Amino acid sequence: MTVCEYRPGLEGIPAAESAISHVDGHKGILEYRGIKIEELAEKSNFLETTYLLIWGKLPTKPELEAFEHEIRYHRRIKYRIVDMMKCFPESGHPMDALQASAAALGLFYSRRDLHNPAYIRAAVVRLMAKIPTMVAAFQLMRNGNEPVRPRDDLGYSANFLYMLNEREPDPLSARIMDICLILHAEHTMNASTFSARVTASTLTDPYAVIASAVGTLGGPLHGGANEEVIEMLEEIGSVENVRPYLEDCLQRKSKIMGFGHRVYKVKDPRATILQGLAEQLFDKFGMDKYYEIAVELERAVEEKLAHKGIYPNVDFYSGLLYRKMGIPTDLFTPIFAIARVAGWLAHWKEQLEENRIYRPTQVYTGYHESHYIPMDQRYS
Ligand SMILES: CC(=O)SCCNC(=O)CCNC(=O)[C@H](O)C(C)(C)COP(=O)(O)OP(=O)(O)OC[C@H]1O[C@@H](n2cnc3c(N)ncnc32)[C@H](O)[C@@H]1OP(=O)(O)O
Ligand SMILES: O=C([O-])CC(=O)C(=O)O
Repeated sequence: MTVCEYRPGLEGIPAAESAISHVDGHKGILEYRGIKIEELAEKSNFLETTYLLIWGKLPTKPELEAFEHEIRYHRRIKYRIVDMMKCFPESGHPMDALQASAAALGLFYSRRDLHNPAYIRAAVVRLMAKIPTMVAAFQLMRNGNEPVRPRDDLGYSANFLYMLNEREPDPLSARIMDICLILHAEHTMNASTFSARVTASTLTDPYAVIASAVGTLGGPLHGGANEEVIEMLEEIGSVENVRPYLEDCLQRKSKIMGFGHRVYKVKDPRATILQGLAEQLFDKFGMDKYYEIAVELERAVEEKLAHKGIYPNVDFYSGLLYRKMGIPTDLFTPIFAIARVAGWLAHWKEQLEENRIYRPTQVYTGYHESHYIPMDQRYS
């Protein structure tokens, strides 16, 4: 076995062999099972893409219909989960509520049969079906309202927006939400997917796998950046203030949220598509002044940081889109999670197929042969 040098953040170190997705960070290409993301965004829908990611092929019509039917059938959540969520503090972050609720699903479906394809499918269906319902339920309950029952006549994304806003969405918003979910569904060995695979490798249950990944996604360096982008644009406040704000960040060596990526050294292809979708929404429902600030910020960051390969990532334009749909800022990352459950489950299934527990090593930098010091001889 070759021993590798330590690389902070495991940069460049393969953590698995995977056939699920591929990124070319210099050409700005993202493929799911070999199909470019642009093609899926144009021609597919989120559940079909989910099927592709998890089962490795595009479904036939009957296969897709069966999958959609199962998802619709399992959208409701148990009263005991709703009751548990009612006890969460209203001031708590929806990502924490989602992590706790996802883990709680494991209490209700505790039989574990990881070698049985029917068990795998049932877990996939439950998690894909119930997570949007849990996100919407927390949003309504923290505002003192009862959760809305899912509607069987609505597709996946339209039903999510309906449960969130208590009204049926217009077709453009429903389709744009569906494309957003496609774009966020999977992205090779990112931090939350790595977390999912490590958890999966212990052969624990899939609800624990998803709960650990949700916890990892929420951080501001990962999926949590979409929320911070909006806060940053609000702080900038005007197009005129973009350059002074950027200069100040660069001087303080603070990161510009929604920019930079470990793998992409050009603009993230998902950011380009999301920007186009945001423009479609603004054409129909009116411009958002923060979009103009965002475009100016992208221009200014490119002038200053393109030589370091720092361009907008997936989190830069998504929040502006959700904002236009009237979605509160702290739900942006849970929406990312709703999409990414598809990728995490694909990695869970792939991990189980050739499992070996993750157990890397470390470079020990501490003492040896130290001795216990009695309390009265210790110095601060
Ligand atoms: C879904 C997602 O997870 S997409 C990423 C979402 N996260 C963000 O948008 C947060 C802001 N971005 C970042 O913090 C980083 O770019 C990350 C976390 C995405 C990638 O991190 P890493 O690959 O470890 O890059 P690292 O932080 O080492 O940065 C490399 C260099 O680029 C600079 N840099 C990276 N991102 C930024 C940024 N957003 N703003 C300013 N400078 C940046 C760093 O300061 C560093 O410069 P130096 O070499 O002169 O010290
Ligand atoms: O790949 C990464 O490191 C982060 C990312 O863009 C994602 O998870 O979508």
